[in-house]
Amino acid sequence: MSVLDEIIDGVRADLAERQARVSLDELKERAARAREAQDGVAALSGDSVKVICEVKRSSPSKGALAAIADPAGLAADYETGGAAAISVLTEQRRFGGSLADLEAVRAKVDIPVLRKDFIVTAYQLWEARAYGADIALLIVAALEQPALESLIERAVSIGLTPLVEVHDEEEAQRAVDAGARVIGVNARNLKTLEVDRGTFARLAPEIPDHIVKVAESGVRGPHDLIAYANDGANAVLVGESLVTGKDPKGAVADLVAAGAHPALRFGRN
Ligand SMILES: O=C(O)c1ccccc1NCC(=O)[C@H](O)[C@H](O)COP(=O)(O)O
Repeated sequence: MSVLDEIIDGVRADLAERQARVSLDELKERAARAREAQDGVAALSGDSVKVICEVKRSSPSKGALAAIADPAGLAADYETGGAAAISVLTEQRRFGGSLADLEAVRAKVDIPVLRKDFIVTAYQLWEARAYGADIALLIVAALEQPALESLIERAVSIGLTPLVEVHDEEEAQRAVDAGARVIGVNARNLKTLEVDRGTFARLAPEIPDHIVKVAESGVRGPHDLIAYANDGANAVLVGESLVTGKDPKGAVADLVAAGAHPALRFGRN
């Protein structure tokens, strides 16, 4: 069984427990009281390269990364450093996250918040909105095409911006065909868990210009952001290097500064 299949088995088991406790109607009522969703497309576009900063305690590839006792405090540091959005991993078993993390981060920051999880049902989208997310991750590899299309449509209809994640050319085409307006190219191979930063450069030309392109995984510092930017990234998603570093706020500020004029750093202008 692949790592992705294993993760999704656990996600489905945890989801069944939550569905037994909280009805869809209750979630919808909670979503109606949530802060109005912000536009993820607008937040991740523009002249500079936007930085999405992740609250990430652990991962299947690296195990424990950081204890993160105060996810909202970390998110506030990211925001002060200039982050364009916060990514909150809500998967429990392999990433140590929760909806409580999402709720706490939402209450603390003003910038858009991404629910990063393995979403396979509309119920999880309602959860995302109910707990204050503005953006929700949809992983093409985890979804058949009709499910992908229907979840994109549902996400948009309830105010969420779907960030549609791809790993290869076929998935990129599926995301485009499904109408994604924001596509994330994840450099982490879901079978081997290895990071190949060249994946973004390979797939970016397959994605039309009107779609916002996010380079996910493997950003160790400004140099990697600039390389992704020169390959066409509008935004980068950064987790591990921020949560394992000593100064997350400063590290975000360095990334944001590099993203302000990425081409100049390479002397291309
Ligand atoms: O991080 C993992 O090991 C992982 C394994 C399987 C599926 C997803 C995984 N990570 C989720 C992510 O996409 C990253 O947390 C995100 O792109 C940030 O990456 P990084 O900066 O390399 O932590």
